[in-house]
Amino acid sequence: MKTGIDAISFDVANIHLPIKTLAIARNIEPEKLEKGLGLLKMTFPDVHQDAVVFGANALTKLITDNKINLNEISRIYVGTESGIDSSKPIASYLISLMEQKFGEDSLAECDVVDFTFACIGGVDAMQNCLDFVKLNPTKKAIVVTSDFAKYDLNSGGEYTQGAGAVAMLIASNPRIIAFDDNWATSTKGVFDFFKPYRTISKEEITKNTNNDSWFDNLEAEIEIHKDQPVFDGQYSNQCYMDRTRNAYFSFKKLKNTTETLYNTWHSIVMHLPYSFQGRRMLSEIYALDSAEKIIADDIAPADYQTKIKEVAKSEDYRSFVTEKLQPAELASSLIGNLYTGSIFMGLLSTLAHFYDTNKEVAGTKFGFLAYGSGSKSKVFEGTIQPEWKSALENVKLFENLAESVEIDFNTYESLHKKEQKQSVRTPKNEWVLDRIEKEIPVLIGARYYKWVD
Ligand SMILES: CC(C)(COP(=O)([O-])OP(=O)([O-])OC[C@H]1O[C@@H](n2cnc3c(N)ncnc32)[C@H](O)[C@@H]1OP(=O)([O-])[O-])[C@@H](O)C(=O)NCCC(=O)NCCSC(=O)C[C@@](C)(O)CC(=O)[O-]
Repeated sequence: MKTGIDAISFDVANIHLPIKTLAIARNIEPEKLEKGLGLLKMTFPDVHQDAVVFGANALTKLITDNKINLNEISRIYVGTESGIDSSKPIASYLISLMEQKFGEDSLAECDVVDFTFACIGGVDAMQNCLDFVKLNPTKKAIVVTSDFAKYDLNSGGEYTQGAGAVAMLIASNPRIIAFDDNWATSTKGVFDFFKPYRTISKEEITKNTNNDSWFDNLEAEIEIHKDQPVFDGQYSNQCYMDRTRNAYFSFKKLKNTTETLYNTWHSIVMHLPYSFQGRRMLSEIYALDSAEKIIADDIAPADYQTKIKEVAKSEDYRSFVTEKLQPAELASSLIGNLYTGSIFMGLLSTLAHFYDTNKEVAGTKFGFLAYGSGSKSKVFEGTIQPEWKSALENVKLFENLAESVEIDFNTYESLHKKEQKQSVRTPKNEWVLDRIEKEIPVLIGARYYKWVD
């Protein structure tokens, strides 16, 4: 029995800042961002959008476009690192919104939970759901990945920001892709990118607020966490490279093959925190696993990095990138980092590209290299199924991305600082954040959402 992704949908911020505008404002050469990192647009949430809104919209599209009967869904597992509450998972919000739209108690027996491990939480959620469906072939599960990749203004992560969600139906005999049973993992506890709690005083919390009895029980100091991570960019790249390399070679061992693994993959889908991350990181694996022994076993350690850089610039590697990696990069260039959704957006980008260019990829194998800071990599592979094209008919990825509304630099900064009060785009046929109760500068209260026709 095959198990995999039967249907897929997405939702992104739909407003964006051209990367050139950001580069000019920050005094960065636009070519560095456009040609060095592959960035063209940076999506950013509107006033009415957050991780719940993106997840709910992607899930609503998945259900309506594929006429899913919610009684058949045994689980909705969410991968996210943008939780809005330390106790109530995003999955709990999704359940109530779906029941508002599709009928009370329609998900009353559905198991729901959030998975968090930086960007790899969505892959963890999917692996878990695949195992569940393998054990229960008549049951179905949904995986939703939803995040807002927000970085501090003026930081090295600022130009990699992005926001949105991908939702997938996991089922037996899937129409899009069936995954093989081998999964390799590489893990190491590191601090390459993390979102620690910080301490804040009661005085700071209440100073700009009309005091009311709600604050009486606050302790003198409380811990809160902010959306933006603490990170070390170049170290995070090294961790990404080390984990994916180790998982890749463990995967080869699991498969008990000496063949150059990446040559067996028609397309390669990697976690893309920005468009060109995959191509910048894969040159080491490309060199180490080549039949031509591009890197000899006895190479001096001092020459190792130089050799990898040479490989990255070679004609052979460039054509390898164009053939196997570039289709996954296309959407990332127009969106930015989606954290947990990035690898699935890479899959969708690849398939949407082949769909739009009328290429048949049924029967081919795709290789996946997932990464999450903190850190963990998983390598796995799947085979594209005969019905992949009809399953993607309604998705229209690039048509939708082309409709994104451009914003100017001042609007971007005021959205980032949460100073903007009016939505940039008028919402239509989508979920929106309606109000937040007890909102004060540093604490966020209960959030309420509504559907806008
Ligand atoms: C990603 C970094 C590190 C980039 O950092 P950076 O310092 O902006 O860029 P760089 O110096 O590493 O690379 C610039 C590239 O542009 C080229 N360049 C320079 N000038 C020009 C020019 N004029 N014309 C053409 N090209 C030019 C230059 O040559 C180089 O390309 P290379 O040759 O090395 O391939 C930074 O943006 C950052 O810190 N981002 C946030 C963290 C991050 O994304 N890390 C990635 C790995 S960790 C990860 O993926 C997990 C994550 C982040 O998604 C979180 C999670 O798991 O939850």
